[in-house]
Amino acid sequence: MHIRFTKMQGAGNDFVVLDETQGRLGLTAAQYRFLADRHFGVGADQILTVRPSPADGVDFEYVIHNADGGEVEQCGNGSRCFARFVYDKGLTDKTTIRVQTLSGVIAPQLTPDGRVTVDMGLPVLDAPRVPFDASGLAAATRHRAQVWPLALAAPAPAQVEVVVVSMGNPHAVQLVDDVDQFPVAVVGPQVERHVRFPQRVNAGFLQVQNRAQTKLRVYERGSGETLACGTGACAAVVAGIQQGLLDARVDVQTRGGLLTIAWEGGAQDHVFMTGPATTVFEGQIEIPDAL
Ligand SMILES: N[C@H](CCC[C@H](N)C(=O)O)C(=O)O
Repeated sequence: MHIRFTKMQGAGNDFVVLDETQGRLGLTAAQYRFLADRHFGVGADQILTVRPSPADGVDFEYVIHNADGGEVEQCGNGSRCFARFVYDKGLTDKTTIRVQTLSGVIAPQLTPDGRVTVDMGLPVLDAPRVPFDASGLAAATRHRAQVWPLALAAPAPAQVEVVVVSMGNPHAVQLVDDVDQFPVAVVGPQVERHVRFPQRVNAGFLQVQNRAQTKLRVYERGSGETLACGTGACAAVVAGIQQGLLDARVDVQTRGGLLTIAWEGGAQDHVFMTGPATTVFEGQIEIPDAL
């Protein structure tokens, strides 16, 4: 199958963007994996697909597949690139669009300075933190932002504690003293696949520099460590605010660039993420039918 694609990146988190507004390509998980493969395909952390509006009140459907071919609920950096793509391709003349994802509707807005601000939706935070009940995890983190202290008995190097937050997709955030020195390649996959997370989880490692500045690395579910993770930045700031360590507007320095996250901390307050969205190149590729 011969297809056209657009390569994009948001703070170094990179994507293959597919336009299915004129019809479905019908790709398989193996074909998504092929597109994401950095040696045999195009190479990307996620594959983003644009589909026509599925319902009144939303402008497009936004579909996300990780590099491992699995479909997931949300991708924050991808949402900024999604908005840039549909506007630059003339698929809409709106600068604020509403897109339907598996985890609900989000609203990216193209801003005059060339960045994109996204209303990432309402993290539903339940009652004050309660002792973590692993049996409830699968039910609780699919659609809610839940914050629990969670002591993970990670095999070597040591007992770690993570804060579990969902932004539609699941995140386990660990506070570390020096994110650049932390063994993310070792601990990240252990957290991602820990038995406590039946859907697996995105493992975030947050260094708090002051109440408005942080550094973050994320070992992403289904993609490995990426240069930035938008929902991971949202989840990390929510966790930091819940722990009383951060103010309502926080700069998150990632290895691929700067994201700014704002959240007032109330149960009715949405999380807002601002960051870059760049088109890298347009391309075409032949995808093998049998993979
Ligand atoms: N790996 C994530 C999806 C992509 C999230 C990330 N790229 C972002 O910018 O939010 C997951 O499995 O939930």
